[in-house]
Amino acid sequence: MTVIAVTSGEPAGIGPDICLALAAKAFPARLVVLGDRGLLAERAAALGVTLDGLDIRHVPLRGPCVAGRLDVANARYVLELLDVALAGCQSGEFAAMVTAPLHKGVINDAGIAFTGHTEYLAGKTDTRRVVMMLAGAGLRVALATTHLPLKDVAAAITPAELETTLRILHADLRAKFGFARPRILVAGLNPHAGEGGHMGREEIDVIVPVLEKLRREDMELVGPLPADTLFTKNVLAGSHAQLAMYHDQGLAVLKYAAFDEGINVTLGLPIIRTSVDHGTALDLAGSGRASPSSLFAAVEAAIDMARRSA
Ligand SMILES: NC(=O)c1ccc[n+]([C@@H]2O[C@H](COP(=O)([O-])OP(=O)(O)OC[C@H]3O[C@@H](n4cnc5c(N)ncnc54)[C@H](O)[C@@H]3O)[C@@H](O)[C@H]2O)c1
Ligand SMILES: N[C@H](C(=O)O)[C@H](O)COP(=O)(O)O
Repeated sequence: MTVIAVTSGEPAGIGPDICLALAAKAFPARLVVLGDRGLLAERAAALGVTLDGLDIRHVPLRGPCVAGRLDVANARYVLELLDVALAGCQSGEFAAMVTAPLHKGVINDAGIAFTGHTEYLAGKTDTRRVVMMLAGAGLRVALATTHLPLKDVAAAITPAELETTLRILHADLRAKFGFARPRILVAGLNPHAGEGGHMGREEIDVIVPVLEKLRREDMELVGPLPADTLFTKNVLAGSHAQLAMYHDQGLAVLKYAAFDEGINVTLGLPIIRTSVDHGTALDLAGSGRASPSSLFAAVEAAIDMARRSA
């Protein structure tokens, strides 16, 4: 049977709450929830649910935990959940890992440089380049750059990086999603995709040459398109994925359209990793108001991908 690891994430956030909800739903796989058993039992009591039916791999907290209150003492615990899941994926114990949200800020406050699961897992698997993609409501929004300050975005979009991003996206749309000939829409960086060079030259100097090169390899790439209209119905028609140049150019649209049912997938990794499309929602931890739908969708997507790659 397919076995999937689910990391319960930041203990003060809604990760434990939504993991508890997994017990009430049937999945065509065995799910192993990684987390502190006492924490999960405490949260279950607060929510009026039981641990029955939840397969828990105990990883001990490093410090006490109060719902809604971050504590740097548990930063190492959060990373240990990832390490245990990753080791299980690498050994073959797990077919995939699904991650509940963690809090990037508190991990950095603990003195550990950290930008996200995506970059962490790339580093831990010695993968030079991965691609973040969020999917939901029929969209598959991949990002040319991820967690970096806006002022650094333009410099990070080099021909080599963009080419690699498109190659990974194209390959994984085929391998992990089963699209034989993916049609990818590519956004420009600047307003109106640069307005012919009058509002920025990245389209002319970087994006167009990369698209032309890859089209010669028969990739179906459309763009660079003005990002403000890329996500309109007519432009989207027939596309399998959309490449945004930076985090909020693509994810604001995706989360508007699909928050609560969207998933996050790391493309280009040697293992399968999916995640929720939301954060730690500290305001909702222990309240019973956190929706587990995105986690359910992430688990289902991981199972699908595991089957496809088996
Ligand atoms: N996959 C991840 O690990 C992941 C993803 C996104 C953000 N984050 C991190 O989460 C932290 C908080 O981020 P944020 O405040 O920007 O975003 P957030 O998603 O935690 O919260 C945004 C809003 O959405 C609500 N919300 C979030 N998830 C919900 C759910 N499942 N059900 C109902 N309502 C929900 C919250 O209450 C809040 O009002 C940050 O440290 C961020 O980096 C982690
Ligand atoms: N960029 C993601 C989002 O906004 O949903 C999120 O921060 C999670 O990223 P990682 O999967 O790299 O932690």
